[in-house]
Amino acid sequence: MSEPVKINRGLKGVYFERSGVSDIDGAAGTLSYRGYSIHDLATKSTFEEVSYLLIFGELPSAGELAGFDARLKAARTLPPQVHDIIRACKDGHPMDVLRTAVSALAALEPESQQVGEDAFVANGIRLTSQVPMIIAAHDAIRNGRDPVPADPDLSHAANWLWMLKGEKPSAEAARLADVDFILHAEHGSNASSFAARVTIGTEANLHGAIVTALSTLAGPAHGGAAEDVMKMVAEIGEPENAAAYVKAKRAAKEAVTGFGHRVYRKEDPRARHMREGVRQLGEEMGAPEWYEILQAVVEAMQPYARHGLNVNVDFYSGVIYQLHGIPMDLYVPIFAIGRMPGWIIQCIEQQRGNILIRPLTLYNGPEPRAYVDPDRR
Ligand SMILES: CC(=O)SCCNC(=O)CCNC(=O)[C@H](O)C(C)(C)COP(=O)(O)OP(=O)(O)OC[C@H]1O[C@@H](n2cnc3c(N)ncnc32)[C@H](O)[C@@H]1OP(=O)(O)O
Ligand SMILES: O=C([O-])CC(=O)C(=O)O
Repeated sequence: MSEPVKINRGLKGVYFERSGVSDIDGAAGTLSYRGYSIHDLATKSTFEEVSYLLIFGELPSAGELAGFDARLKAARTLPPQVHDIIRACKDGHPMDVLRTAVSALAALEPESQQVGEDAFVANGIRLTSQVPMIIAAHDAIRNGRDPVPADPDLSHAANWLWMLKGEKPSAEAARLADVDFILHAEHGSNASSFAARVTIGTEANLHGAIVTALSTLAGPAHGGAAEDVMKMVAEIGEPENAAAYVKAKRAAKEAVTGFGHRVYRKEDPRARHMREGVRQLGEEMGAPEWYEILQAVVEAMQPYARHGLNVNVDFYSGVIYQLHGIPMDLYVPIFAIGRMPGWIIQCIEQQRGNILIRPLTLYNGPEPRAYVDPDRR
């Protein structure tokens, strides 16, 4: 008798490639990008610097950073047809509109068809700047306003808030958005980055892979969690209701959103920065109740923490966006803004010594049988 085939459903625990980008230790609850702790990067760096680090492998010198920043700023343009496309589907979910607009860019900008490392870097830098422009332009258009033009004097994070709101953000708001982007920038072989790699494995172009990644990020088990956490907080309403909410969810064997992770068995190391952001912002804005509800949910989930069920990065991020007055359906697109450098470098890594990604499914359907003509079925 032949050995039974071992099936790794969901590819749990399977290594399919090597990567020099981020190191996640799920047991210890640590994360680093290119060897630098996420805690140092979140407190000392900027999204531009982290993007450079991820894409080129080293922290930039002052001149390298200035050059990279200039490339990002020069790329803050959209072909006018993209606004027409956004207008045509303005009532859709922003994630669907974003994905459609990125797909349109592949058709509108001929250079997006090029493959190879230099092309991926150039196209990736362009898309990194265009993705926030698309999201902000859609939000303006659906609210009957004209899109706000990008401001070349602002950082990536500050320019995003400027385009979204049409007013210059405070230094604190811009920094919080910057930290959010840093924390979301890269996370190994998560579902959306893996999906992007599968696309590149067929020798497709970067824009195609980013469309794949956006589709995959949108689901509630991945990037959609922040939106669901906000809905959960609204449903709970008061901290004293949290325990009953958790009890009911557990009894129904339903996931408590914002908890759990495929890799982490300790708390997701990114969560602490977001937690601190919610606490501070809530106090500053005279709205501490959001933080209190979240902490009441954490308290109610304590019995499960010892089984490795802890908060993930998106448990706190939704409330930060809510406190900033950002509509709930923009939470996943905001994740996409941050994840751009991660997707780009994963695609670059994949196309170095590329290999088609094509695992097997073990057939468990009917035995061979004869075709039956339609009139005899
Ligand atoms: C940025 C990100 O993508 S982070 C993830 C964002 N997603 C969420 O917050 C949604 C809620 N969480 C989940 O659905 C899951 O935790 C996932 C999809 C993220 C990971 O799922 P898996 O890898 O299958 O989790 P894992 O194998 O560790 O599950 C272990 C057990 O914990 C349970 N579990 C996992 N997450 C949760 C949760 N949030 N609430 C309750 N139970 C959970 C599983 O049902 C499983 O129970 P079982 O052994 O009785 O079947
Ligand atoms: O790694 C994962 O599975 C999901 C995640 O946390 C991320 O993409 O940031």
